Amino acid sequence: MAHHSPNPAILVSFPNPDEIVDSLATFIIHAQKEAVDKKGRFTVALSGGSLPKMLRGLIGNPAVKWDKWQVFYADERVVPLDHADSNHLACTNLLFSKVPIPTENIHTIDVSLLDDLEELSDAYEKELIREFAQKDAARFPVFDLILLGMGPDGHTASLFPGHELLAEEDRWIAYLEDSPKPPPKRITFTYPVINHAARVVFVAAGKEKVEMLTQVLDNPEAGLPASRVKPAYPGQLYWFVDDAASAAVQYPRSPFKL
Ligand SMILES: O=C1O[C@H](COP(=O)(O)O)[C@@H](O)[C@H](O)[C@H]1O
Repeated sequence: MAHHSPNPAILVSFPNPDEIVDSLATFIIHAQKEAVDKKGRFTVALSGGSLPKMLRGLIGNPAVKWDKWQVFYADERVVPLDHADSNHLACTNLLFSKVPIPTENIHTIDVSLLDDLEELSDAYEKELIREFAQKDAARFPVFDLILLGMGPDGHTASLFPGHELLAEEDRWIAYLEDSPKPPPKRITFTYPVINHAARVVFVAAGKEKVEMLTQVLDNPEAGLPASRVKPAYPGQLYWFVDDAASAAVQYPRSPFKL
């Protein structure tokens, strides 16, 4: 069997965050159309932090088929769903409360299990298995799209520099109780899940990201968590950033295209 190395990342730098928002919406709708035409559903994973507000270009857009979306969280903080730290709350406030998505299409953590991280992460893994395993019969789920952010320390989802979870090869969902960024208790997609997706998009904007973005793209050998995102062929990784974040980056930029 021919062995393909991962496709190189495509870096697109936009003049400002509003232009990221518009192109990201166009990109997501294109990915949705391709997935829905092929299999009648669109599986997408979202992040918290600065990502949810970058999805505002989807609001009011008639091309979005919300009833076809199956939404998971690439990571989630182990807190009640109405807690200020919840990634689901951020996505709800900034997106889901403003669009007609059926609530059963949004896969949240089971809040009856907040006191038992192992059970909670197993239950979330089962939630993914229900969506993917029978239909795709694959070892790992193949998300149509995973949207990620990059923290100022180079973390992504809840995969932090130097953490033992960076080496996880088996589980789909892992938990941690020692996140260096509060809150400490979280669950996260593992690399095998992220790196089996059809498309992964990092979204990063602002001059606060410039050093870390330069490090992650120009010095991937350092092995920061965001540099370890390398979707297996034929998957494709994209970076949608603004010129403030990419100001010092040497990695070649590409024009935005679908
Ligand atoms: O803690 C988290 O941080 C990352 C990055 O956040 P950002 O505000 O720097 O974009 C985020 O992607 C992740 O979902 C979240 O739990």
